[in-house]
Amino acid sequence: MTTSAQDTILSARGLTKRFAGFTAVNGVDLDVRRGSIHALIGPNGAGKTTCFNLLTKFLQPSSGRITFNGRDITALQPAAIARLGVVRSFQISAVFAQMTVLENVRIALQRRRGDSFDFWRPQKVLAQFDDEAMRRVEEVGLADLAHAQAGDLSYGRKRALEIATTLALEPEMMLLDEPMAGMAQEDVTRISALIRRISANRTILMVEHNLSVVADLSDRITVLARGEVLAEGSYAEVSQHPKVIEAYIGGGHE
Ligand SMILES: Nc1ncnc2c1ncn2[C@@H]1O[C@H](COP(=O)(O)OP(=O)(O)OP(=O)(O)O)[C@@H](O)[C@H]1O
Repeated sequence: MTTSAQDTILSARGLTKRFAGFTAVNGVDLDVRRGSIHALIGPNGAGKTTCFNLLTKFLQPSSGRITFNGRDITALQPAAIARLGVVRSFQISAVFAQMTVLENVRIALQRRRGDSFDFWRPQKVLAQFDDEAMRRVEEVGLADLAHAQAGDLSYGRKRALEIATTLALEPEMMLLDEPMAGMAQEDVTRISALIRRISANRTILMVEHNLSVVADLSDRITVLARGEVLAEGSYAEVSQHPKVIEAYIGGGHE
């Protein structure tokens, strides 16, 4: 069975990144199916983060081509890519600790409207964003904490807030960089459920080290090692793959 072009939302061909003679990503081909949760895994230093940075154009590829919905986006700037609907999750550090949960989401909504960081607008104008901000806050399960200061939230709830600020940009595709990093099991369960919920009408590409989360959530997995694609398939397929087993158990770890 072949995948038709319409089924593919994001695709990369021959994606390559060299840093001063060192090739971090080497000829990567990737097809992300519309509506799927696709995970990028691999041992430390495999090139996962570099790949993410290339796909969102935070880094310029040395060579290769990236298309989104059939359109070549290789030459676009990150902001233009975000406007097309490919949005990378913000880091927790991007959450404003002194502001409430609702205010943080409101700022993200303003960012979508293009008047980012204009904190000095009259309260009445800002209030018009509140209804929509509240819907996003509810969507990620933080309604009870809408008026709490973001800085006081637990780590897992900060991650949920970070996802809400990303959702405010109405992404067709979300890229999540290690969403479970540093989480206690209770938060892992909660954020996994949240990712599954928000994936209902979106495509998600995530880099994640927690393999039980990857097994549980992913429709498809690409395994990278030393900058190259080692295997691709379902969790059952890639976890049986001899090269994958070798990369994880053998010399893949630094
Ligand atoms: N700006 C850079 N300059 C030079 N080398 C870099 C740069 N960024 C990444 N690298 C190298 O490229 C390789 C891939 O790094 P990358 O961070 O993409 O791997 P990763 O799979 O995300 O690893 P981890 O799981 O440890 O986060 C590493 O050897 C890293 O040292």
